[in-house]
Amino acid sequence: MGSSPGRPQDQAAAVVLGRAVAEAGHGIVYGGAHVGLMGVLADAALAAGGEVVGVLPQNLVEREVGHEGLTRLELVGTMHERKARMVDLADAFVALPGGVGTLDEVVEALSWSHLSLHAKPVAVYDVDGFWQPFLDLLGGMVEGGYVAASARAQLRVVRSPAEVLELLG
Ligand SMILES: CC(C)=CCNc1ncnc2c1ncn2[C@@H]1O[C@H](COP(=O)(O)O)[C@@H](O)[C@H]1O
Repeated sequence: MGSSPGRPQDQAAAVVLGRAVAEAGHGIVYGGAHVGLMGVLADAALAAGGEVVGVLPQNLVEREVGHEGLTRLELVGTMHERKARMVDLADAFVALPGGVGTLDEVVEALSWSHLSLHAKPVAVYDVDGFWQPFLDLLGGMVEGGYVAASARAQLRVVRSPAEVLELLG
């Protein structure tokens, strides 16, 4: 999810999702910053009594974006280490709307799933059609023979907290 606040409807969705995940007793693993949509979701989960673990590279701590109210903040050396650690800690990956960093994270989670480097669910959380252009691109890749239909099917599209909780079984 974005390090920018994004659209009002995305912020509203992040609040509802963060609260619902916490109330269902699940923890959240995320990038560890207090800024943007990621901070909105972390705050909502914490306010509902949830466990929220952040994974943040040292250089971002120095730029004072670290969230100081988390259950745990893990510091790592690089962005690569951060993503690998988040993959280790998480049981499922859910991408809310965001920018290039968010796109990078969801594509890596999907690509690693295709390579059987993990077998955890990967989903985009579609708020008001935000992810449709990405889904269209993937559709074109399947039509072009670059992505197997079975691999495309590993990306789920969810639109509600209930669907996120279903991913977690
Ligand atoms: C000073 C400074 C660089 C500000 C804050 N910027 C950030 N702080 C924390 N995580 C970030 C930041 N920018 C990108 N990310 C990482 O990339 C993702 C979001 O990037 P984006 O906003 O979608 O592209 C987040 O999940 C996070 O893992």
